[in-house]
Amino acid sequence: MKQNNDAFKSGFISIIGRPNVGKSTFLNHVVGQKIAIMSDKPQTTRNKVQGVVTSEESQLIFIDTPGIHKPKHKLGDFMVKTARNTLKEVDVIMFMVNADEPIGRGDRFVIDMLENTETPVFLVINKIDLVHPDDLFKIITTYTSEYNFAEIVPISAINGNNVERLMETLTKYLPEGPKYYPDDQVTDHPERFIISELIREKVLHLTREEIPHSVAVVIEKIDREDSRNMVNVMATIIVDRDSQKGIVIGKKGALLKEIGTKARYDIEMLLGSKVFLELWVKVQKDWRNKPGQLKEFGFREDEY
Ligand SMILES: Nc1nc2c(ncn2[C@@H]2O[C@H](COP(=O)(O)OP(=O)(O)OP(=O)(O)O)[C@@H](O)[C@H]2O)c(=O)[nH]1
Repeated sequence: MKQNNDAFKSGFISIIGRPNVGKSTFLNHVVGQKIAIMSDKPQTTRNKVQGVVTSEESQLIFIDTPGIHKPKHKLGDFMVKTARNTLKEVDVIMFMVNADEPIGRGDRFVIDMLENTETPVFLVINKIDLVHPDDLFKIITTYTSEYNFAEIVPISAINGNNVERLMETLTKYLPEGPKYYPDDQVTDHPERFIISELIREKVLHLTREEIPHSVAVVIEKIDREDSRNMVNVMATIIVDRDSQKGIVIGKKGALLKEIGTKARYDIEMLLGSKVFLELWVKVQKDWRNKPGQLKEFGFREDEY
């Protein structure tokens, strides 16, 4: 009987790794559009963001799990539970590490989590542009002595080096399956969530160390005016303390204005229309430890 070698392959790939290893950079590279938040501050990715890469032969659906770390408060517990549940449901796990940093407690925490999974785990060593090729062997030996990885792939997500090979290898591990998403769809997240992440990213970039990653952005409304190809967005930036409110607003509102201008530009690119963005800043003390508020800010409990 004739074998069908051309069968369409599809499946789910979970990206895990400690904060800042480059998960969002990788996703944005393969998806070719800015969908996951990128920042040089750790733990900026808090919800699952799926990137979908479709070709003639395959569809790879990436799940960007929150930066894994030891839980310190309720939000942390949620994040770890999400990651753990995700691991059981996917076809491949991509454990991403930073070539430029020694293996640390964060990596061992992830390795412990992988201990009882039957899903194949790829060791993806990112940021190889930052190390000498001779050091790569040492890095590989260190990690492989801790876990039996299905594949080891060094990449540089920032310039795309070896990413193509990684995609090919991932595809080999996927089962035959349907096209879950239409060709042109790169993410199944509602625009609302992406817009809030774009605004949050600007707050984090422009405030540097003063504002912790606990800042949240709630989209109050999105109104389309089709006749003018215009979208009105109203959003509130939620901070923990009064002092942070002052920082985000800045002198005579200068910083908030800059956050708004930069976020508006990105939202316009995303939606393909003119955007009027109205931003508010609100203090809500200790919101991270209140489950009701976590839900309000978009952390759905059924996902955890
Ligand atoms: N030199 C170099 N830098 C990289 C590479 N990939 C990512 N980075 C940088 O590493 C930093 C963190 O990247 P992100 O993509 O935000 O990391 P992340 O893992 O998604 O972070 P969390 O959202 O905190 O989990 C950013 O400053 C990136 O520009 C790479 O291949 N080479």
